[in-house]
Amino acid sequence: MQDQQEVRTDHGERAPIFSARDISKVYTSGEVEVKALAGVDLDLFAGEMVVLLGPSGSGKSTLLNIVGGLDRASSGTVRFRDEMISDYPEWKLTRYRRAHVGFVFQFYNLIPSLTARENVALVGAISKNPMPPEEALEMVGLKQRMDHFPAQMSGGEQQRVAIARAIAKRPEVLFCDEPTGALDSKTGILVLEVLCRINEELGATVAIITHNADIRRIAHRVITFRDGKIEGTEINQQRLNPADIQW
Ligand SMILES: Nc1ncnc2c1ncn2[C@@H]1O[C@H](COP(=O)(O)OP(=O)(O)OP(=O)(O)O)[C@@H](O)[C@H]1O
Repeated sequence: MQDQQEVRTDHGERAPIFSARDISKVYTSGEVEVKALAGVDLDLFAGEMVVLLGPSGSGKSTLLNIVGGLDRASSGTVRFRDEMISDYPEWKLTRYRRAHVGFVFQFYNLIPSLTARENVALVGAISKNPMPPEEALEMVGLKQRMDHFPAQMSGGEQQRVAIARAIAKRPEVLFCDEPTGALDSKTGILVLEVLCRINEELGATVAIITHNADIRRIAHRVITFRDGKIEGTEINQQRLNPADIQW
């Protein structure tokens, strides 16, 4: 088993909310098998900000998709609090994802014919206790742009709408796969500032997948991947604000 270090976040909580054990994932297409993950253990703690680093193809997205309930492992277990979600049937996994997990991807996947407010409001329709869209958009600094359509916004603004949509259901965890991958550094920093704010003010666990090693400085904890395995975990004794990272 790989070394899993505990981290004390600003919220002082120490219990892992996720525990994945011995996760392997093999993709098969025709006669070709790709081993995306080879026996990975991962703990994610309540209220922490984690950066997952590693070269392309090292298994970062595959692991977060499995922990987030978007995909299933070939073997291994995933526990969310007291629930073994890797045993869940499909309908229960969907319910878990809907209630607890927010996703942010490199491309924003907004509906072009809806305004920012309407894009965020869609989530309200499938959540138990959603944030009003206005509150979610205010949190990402877009209160003034609520009635604008995606085409009227920059890439960074569209990404912030996508983040507002992800947080509107008040998720306990936000999984972000290359959230700044399509953005220039100045805009990317604004997006990272929003993610830090969500971590601090909502207490949500935030996990960010990136290729950009400079982003590691904003995390409580950095997990490095190589060839389908976790190569190492380090705790940042001194975190940086996104505006202070060199990029
Ligand atoms: N649906 C799929 N079918 C077949 N192979 C896949 C599939 N998804 C991922 N893979 C393979 O699994 C391996 C791990 O991919 P994954 O996307 O998890 O890596 P990653 O570290 O997130 O890479 P990147 O940073 O480029 O997104 C790669 O070799 C990839 O080609």
